[in-house]
Amino acid sequence: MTPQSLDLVGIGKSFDGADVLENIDLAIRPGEFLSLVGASGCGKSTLLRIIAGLETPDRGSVAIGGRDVTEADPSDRNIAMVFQSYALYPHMSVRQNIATPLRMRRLPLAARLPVIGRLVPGLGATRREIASAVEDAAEALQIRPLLDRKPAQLSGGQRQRVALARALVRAPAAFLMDEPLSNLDAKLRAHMREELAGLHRRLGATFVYVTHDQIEAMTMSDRVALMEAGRILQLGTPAELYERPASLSVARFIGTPAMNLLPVEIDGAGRISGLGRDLGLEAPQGKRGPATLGLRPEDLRFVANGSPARILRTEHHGADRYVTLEILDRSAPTLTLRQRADEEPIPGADGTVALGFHAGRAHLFGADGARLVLRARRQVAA
Ligand SMILES: Nc1ncnc2c1ncn2[C@@H]1O[C@H](COP(=O)(O)OP(=O)(O)OP(=O)(O)O)[C@@H](O)[C@H]1O
Repeated sequence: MTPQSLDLVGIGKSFDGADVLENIDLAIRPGEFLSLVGASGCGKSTLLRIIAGLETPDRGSVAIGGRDVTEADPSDRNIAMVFQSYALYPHMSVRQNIATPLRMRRLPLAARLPVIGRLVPGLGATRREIASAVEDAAEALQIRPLLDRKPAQLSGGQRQRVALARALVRAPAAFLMDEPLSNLDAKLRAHMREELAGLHRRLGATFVYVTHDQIEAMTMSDRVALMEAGRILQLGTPAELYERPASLSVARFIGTPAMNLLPVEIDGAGRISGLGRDLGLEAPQGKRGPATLGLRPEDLRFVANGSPARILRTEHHGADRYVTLEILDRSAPTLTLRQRADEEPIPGADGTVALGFHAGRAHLFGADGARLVLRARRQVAA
């Protein structure tokens, strides 16, 4: 199976006069694991359905492996789509479920019928090829011991793997997945994330994965396209989206716990003040007025002469601890600090603490939400 590129150019789509996708350009590389992530209703499923050919764009073009397929039927695109509902045939064994796409494609109608099918002569070689492709797909998904079971005798994760094997057996040009893990419980979801990432590495196939769960997108993907209201806000590696969010919207969406956002003011000389003091940070020349300072929870820290704050709550998360704080005497929102559980304990459970932040890792967003370059005059600000 040669991995194929997927190229979307100028895709637009509206339903009942409402724009759902606006001028989407997206070049997905051969063999890439790309996630489309965004809040419910942002258009990610519609975009995936357009790639699959299940929906027609109003504007723009779709190419698979360099071939324009904008007008092609789904069946002519050689693409496998995996949904959250696995839609396995309940009366068939796992083996038969996986074989179905190949039987449909390679065997004549009579040969697919039960009983009579076995009597159709001259198809031994085709049947052996199908059986061997089923074994290979089952091997890749590690479900060989389950081949003779019925779907009802499988767990959710096993059914998901069967659905993937059924997609895999067709050797598609790309796999499109729409929230395939959302029916699974949290633990199994985490396990299946690893499995999918492993499967992608083994196959080297192009994967396009739709999810509203940024953790899923960030943990598995080579690149993530973050969507909002029918547009791609930012396309980049998980590290780029986390470390250099292009806008306030991206900063809000990516990261758990979410980035702390503080209202600040940029004066005529570019100095940034917030929490009632000069924060020791500088904005680019010519930018002045209200702005937003973004601080990841792990970049907040307890320091000797910081802003006085009070601990509202401490949550234990195994290796990490999330501390919710309130800055005293200031109209700042509550802040979340993330600490390793083995770092020095937080002073006085209910007492006052002094809070600072890693200035070199702060983010600045202008009044329009766009990222601004930030210069720190010192390493740790308070
Ligand atoms: N066939 C349709 N007819 C009319 N409106 C539709 C149709 N399909 C989708 N929409 C609308 O288009 C918008 C985008 O839908 P889409 O399913 O692409 O979003 P999504 O980001 O995948 O959301 P979710 O995570 O909830 O599935 C939504 O407002 C939805 O109601």
